[in-house]
Amino acid sequence: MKNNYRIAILPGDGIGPEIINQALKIINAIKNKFKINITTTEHIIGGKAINLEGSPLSKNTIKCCEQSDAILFGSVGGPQWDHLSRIERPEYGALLTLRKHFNLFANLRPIYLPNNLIHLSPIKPKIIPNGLNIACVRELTGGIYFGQPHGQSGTGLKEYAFDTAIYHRFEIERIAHFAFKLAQKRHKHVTSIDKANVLRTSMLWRKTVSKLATHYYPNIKLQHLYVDNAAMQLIKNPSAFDVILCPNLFGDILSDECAMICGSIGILPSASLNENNFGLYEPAGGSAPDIAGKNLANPIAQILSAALLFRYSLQLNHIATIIEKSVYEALTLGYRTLDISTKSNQPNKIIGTNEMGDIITSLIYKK
Ligand SMILES: NC(=O)C1=CN([C@@H]2O[C@H](COP(=O)(O)OP(=O)(O)OC[C@H]3O[C@@H](n4cnc5c(N)ncnc54)[C@H](O)[C@@H]3O)[C@@H](O)[C@H]2O)C=CC1
Ligand SMILES: CC(C)CC(=O)C(=O)O
Ligand SMILES: [Mg+2]
Repeated sequence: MKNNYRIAILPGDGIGPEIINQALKIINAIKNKFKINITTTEHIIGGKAINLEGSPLSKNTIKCCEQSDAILFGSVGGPQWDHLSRIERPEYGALLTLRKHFNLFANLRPIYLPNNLIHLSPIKPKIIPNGLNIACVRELTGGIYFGQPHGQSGTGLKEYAFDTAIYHRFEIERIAHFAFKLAQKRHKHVTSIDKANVLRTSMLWRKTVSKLATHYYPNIKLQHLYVDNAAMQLIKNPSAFDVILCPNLFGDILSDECAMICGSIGILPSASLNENNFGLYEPAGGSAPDIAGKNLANPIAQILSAALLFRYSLQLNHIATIIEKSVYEALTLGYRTLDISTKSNQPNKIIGTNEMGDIITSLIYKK
């Protein structure tokens, strides 16, 4: 087993630095307790890098990421940079560029709520009596976020803008293989999301996914849902889902919905992977400028993203499990950041970002 790992840390903007600090506490605890040699190198990115270096993602930062086993990413963007052009903004210039550069086509967002914590969900307990366990698989390097051409022109009322949604069959096949393989290890049920009653890309998506299922995965139950219906079914009966397979845009939207079904965007982690298990790990939510710098942000999505990093890029599944168990233990003990505080009669100790990081760290030391 390898015992020397390198992680590039990219805190970014808004709540990024404060939640990354909590994940760093966890990584240090893992280093100390399990004597694993992990080197972390920190780099500015996003709006902060625009302010200090003139660009959201420097060549040096890309090089350091290339020399690492994985990237732990906070979040980027904020109102200060919203006036910039698409390519100059932190979201495209840093995050989408990194996703493309490392070919991180598979975005996994595990939607998990154990049955002792169902009161965190805004959904009625009788609808999710056993909690939730859904894997959201989102295509991450294609579709309308990357399609060419895109642009803006004209003036006055004739001013217009356009984006291109494009999917190649190879892009659909590789993400569908990822989703079907995952379903093989779970409940063997894939729900593929599209808008094939209107969109050409969705028609190709549905045809390609269906063919792949018939040829390679006859034991998997495949269901197709239009995205509008899927948004509704997720509220009506989320337990009916096992693996959700989505194009880029629909996955972006539905995964925020799934996060809220579990209680908050602040607890949903994500892994963005390429075919070599190199990955960028980040919370599903954004830089939350409204709560940044106030010790209010929930660090759990960032900490669970670090757990995914140990599982998928460092291949240290037992460490990932220890982190995840410590997180759910803290929640079971009643510790809550404001976003997940409830009025139920369950234990409810409201704490800040730093305190949540400290409590989860102390639970790791007790393992
Ligand atoms: N991966 C990334 O870096 C992403 C960046 N963004 C950027 O973030 C900025 C804000 O975007 P929004 O649409 O407002 O989405 P957002 O996810 O940042 O915030 C939406 C709401 O969720 C709350 N929230 C988010 N994370 C939280 C956490 N960890 N704990 C507690 N509450 C949390 C926020 O306070 C806010 O009320 C924008 O500049 C956007 O482009 C948005 C999504 C992803
Ligand atoms: C910049 C956005 C595309 C990021 C986002 O919302 C996401 O990946 O969920
Ligand atoms: Mg999003």
